[in-house]
Amino acid sequence: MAKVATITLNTAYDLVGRLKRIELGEVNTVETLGLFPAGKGINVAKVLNDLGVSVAVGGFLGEDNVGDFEHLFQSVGLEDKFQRVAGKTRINVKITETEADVTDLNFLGYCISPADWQKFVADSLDYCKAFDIVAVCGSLPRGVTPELFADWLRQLHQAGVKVVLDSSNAALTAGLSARPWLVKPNHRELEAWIGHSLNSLDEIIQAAKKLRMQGIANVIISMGADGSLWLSEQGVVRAQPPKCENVVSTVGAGDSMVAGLIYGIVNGLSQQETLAFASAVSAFAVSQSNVGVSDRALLEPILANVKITTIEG
Ligand SMILES: Nc1ncnc2c1ncn2[C@@H]1O[C@H](COP(=O)(O)OP(=O)(O)OP(=O)(O)O)[C@@H](O)[C@H]1O
Ligand SMILES: O=P(O)(O)OC[C@@]1(O)O[C@H](CO)[C@@H](O)[C@@H]1O
Repeated sequence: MAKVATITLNTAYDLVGRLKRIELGEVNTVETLGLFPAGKGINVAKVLNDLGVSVAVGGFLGEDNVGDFEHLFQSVGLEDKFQRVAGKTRINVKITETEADVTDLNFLGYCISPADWQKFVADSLDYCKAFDIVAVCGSLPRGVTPELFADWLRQLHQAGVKVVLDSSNAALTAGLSARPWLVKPNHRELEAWIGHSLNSLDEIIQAAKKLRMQGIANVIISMGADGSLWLSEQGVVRAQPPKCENVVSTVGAGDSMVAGLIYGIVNGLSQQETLAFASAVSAFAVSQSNVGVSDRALLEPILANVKITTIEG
């Protein structure tokens, strides 16, 4: 089976909680759902690992609060390629309101020095060559500019690594110039990239086509409860998962989708089958506070109700 690694440059502890409504400027009592070692690439790796795909994980971890990450890697068997750096991994607070979306309070963590970055580039270019797919996920920590990031991605590309990129803002824009093999922006990230709002499915498809014209083989646009689109040389496919009625936390839905896509690709599923599977994994993700698939059987009823439509091709 193809070998997979994920890279998280800006890891995080996710403090996840729930309350009816946030009252700004007041004391809010929050039902705590958990404190999880996370960050986008780690979430992707956890889901893939649950699905039976062995994964290596790399990027940066702050040496001051590394404990729960090391415990996670050992307990589930993720190959640890993380570079420890001075300082703390950040804490991100995720609050789900009963009648609203998730509010993210993403704090700052470690700062990467030029020497840290140089070491990371040399080491990662070396170990990434041993992997068929490398998923590069999440934002950039302080000290890593979009230019440095894009330059590193270009070197990965030149080394023949298939890069899956899931990032946002300046990192996404810079990363796209390195022509990753697959990207998965959400609807909002696509709007930010194109510079205006996209108010219909057709407008989203036209913008995604422009992204593909940058030389990106696979463009997947996730649209929350409205599902997703996959544009490739084979055409345009849409997936609509059954709407999850009891949303606990949408944190990690996108990461679960990336994991589902990689699962389908490494297992040789068709584009339609892969998107349907990724939709089921991501729809399942919103029904829980943490990221992962504890029991594969739970995906089956969701998968059976994913609607796949071929729009072009
Ligand atoms: N309420 C929901 N019901 C069913 N499926 C959902 C729901 N919300 C999200 N999904 C599934 O999760 C996928 C990814 O969601 P979304 O577009 O919100 O990703 P994202 O914004 O990248 O997520 P993240 O919060 O992890 O950054 C969707 O394409 C869909 O398949
Ligand atoms: O700041 P980034 O790297 O874009 O996002 C980080 C993050 O919000 O992404 C994951 C959910 O997708 C969380 O585990 C984590 O806190």
